[in-house]
Amino acid sequence: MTSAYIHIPFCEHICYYCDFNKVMLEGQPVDEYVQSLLKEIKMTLEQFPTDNTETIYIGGGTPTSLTAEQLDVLLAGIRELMPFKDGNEFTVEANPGDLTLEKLNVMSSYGVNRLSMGVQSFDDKLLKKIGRKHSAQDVYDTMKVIDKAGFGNNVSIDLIYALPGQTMASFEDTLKQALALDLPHYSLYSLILENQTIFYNWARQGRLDLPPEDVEGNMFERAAEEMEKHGKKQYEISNFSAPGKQSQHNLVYWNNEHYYGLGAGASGYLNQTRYKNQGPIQHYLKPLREDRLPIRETEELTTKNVMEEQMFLGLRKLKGVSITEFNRKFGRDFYDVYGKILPQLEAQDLIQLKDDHIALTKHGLILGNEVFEKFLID
Ligand SMILES: C[S@@+](CC[C@H](N)C(=O)[O-])C[C@H]1O[C@@H](n2cnc3c(N)ncnc32)[C@H](O)[C@@H]1O
Ligand SMILES: C[S@@+](CC[C@H](N)C(=O)[O-])C[C@H]1O[C@@H](n2cnc3c(N)ncnc32)[C@H](O)[C@@H]1O
Ligand code: SF4
Repeated sequence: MTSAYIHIPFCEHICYYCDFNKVMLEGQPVDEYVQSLLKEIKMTLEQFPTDNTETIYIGGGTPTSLTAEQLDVLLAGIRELMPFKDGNEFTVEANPGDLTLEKLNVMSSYGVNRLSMGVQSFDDKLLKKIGRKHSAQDVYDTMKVIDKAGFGNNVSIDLIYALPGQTMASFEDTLKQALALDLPHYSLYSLILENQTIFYNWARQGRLDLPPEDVEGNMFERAAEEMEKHGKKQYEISNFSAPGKQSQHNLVYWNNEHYYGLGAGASGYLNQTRYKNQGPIQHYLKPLREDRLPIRETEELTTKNVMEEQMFLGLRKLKGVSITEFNRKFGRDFYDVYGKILPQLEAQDLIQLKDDHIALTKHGLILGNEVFEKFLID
C-alpha cells in the first residue's frame, strides 16, 4: 500500500505563524513547477511502481492558489501517471476565499472528493492579527460554492487555538460556528511558535500576548467536549471525525505505512527509507531539468527504528497500536520487544491495553512525547 503527498509551495500571502515550505506566488515559475512535478511523479513511479495509490493528498502552501487551468494540467497529469481508484480519498487543501466554482469543477472531474480548509478561527479580528486574508464570511461563501459544485459536505476544517489575544469566549464562538457547519472532520492545532516566523520574532521582542498554559489546556478540553457532544469523535491527538470519516491519508502516516513525497520540501517514505525533497523552488527545479530526482536527504531505517516509529506514530491514534499488526509486520512478538516496559506504564496510568491495541490513557495523551520516549529500544 502506498499513498501520495503532493506539495504546492505557493501562497498569496504569508501568515505570521507558518513555517511550512512556501513562497509568495507572485513572480514564481508556477507553470514550470507543475511540469516538473509531473516529471518527478513519472520518474518516481518508474523507480517505485505501485498497482494502486491508496490516497492522494495535495497540500501546501496553497494548492488553490493555482489557476483553474494550472489545476487542470496538474490533476490530469496525476491521474494519467498514478494508478488510482475513483472513490479512494483524494484531498486538496484550500484557503477560504480561493475556491471558485470553476476550480471545484476541475477538481471533482479528476476525482478529488475531499477538501481540507484552513479556517483557523471565525473571529475576524483575530484572523487579521495572525496574518490571514480571509474573513468568517468567506468561509460561509466558500461552503456555498462547495455545495453547488456537488462536493457533498466532505470538507475538513483546521482550527488553531491558543492564538495571541484569543480569549476563551472567542474560541468558544469559533467552536460553535465550526460545529454548526456539521462537517465530517475537524483538525484542532494549538499554536506552535516556529522558528523564523513573524510570530517568533514578535515573541522574542515581548510583543506577543499568548494565552497562559492553563487557558490553552482549558481550550482543548472545551473543544473536545463540544466535538464529542456533536458526534465528532477524537481519533488522534489533534483530529476529530464523524463515524467512518477519519482522514485515510493521515491514518497512512500514523499507521507507519509508505507514501510518495512529491514536490518541493515534501517528505516521503518508501522501502523502509524516509526522504525529503529540496525545499527552495530553484533547488527543486534544477535537478529535474537534468532528469534527476530532487531528493535532498534520505535515511534508511533499521527494523529497530521502524518498530519505534510504529509506536510513536501509532500511539497518536486514540485506538492505539494493533498488537496483531505489529507481530505480522515485524515477525516478532510485541511482548518480546516491549513486554518489560508495559507494566510500569500501565501502573502510571499512561497506557492501557484495549482489545488487541496498546493505547494512551487520557493522562498519557496529555503527556504525549514523554510516553513515546519510553518506546525507544536501547
Ligand atoms: C500548512 S497549512 C496549509 C493549508 C492552507 N495554506 C491554509 O493555510 O489554510 C496547513 C495547516 O497547518 C496549520 N498550521 C500551520 N502553522 C501552524 C502553527 N504554527 N501552529 C499550529 N498550526 C499550524 C494550520 O491549521 C493550517 O491550516
Ligand atoms: C497540518 S496538516 C493538515 C491536515 C488536515 N487537517 C487534514 O485532516 O486533512 C497538512 C500540512 O502538513 C504538511 N504535510 C503533510 N504531509 C506532508 C508530507 N508528506 N511532506 C511534507 N509536508 C507534509 C503540508 O504542509 C500540509 O499543508
Ligand atoms: S498557513 Fe497556509 S496560507 Fe498561510 S502561509 Fe502557511 S501555507 Fe500559506
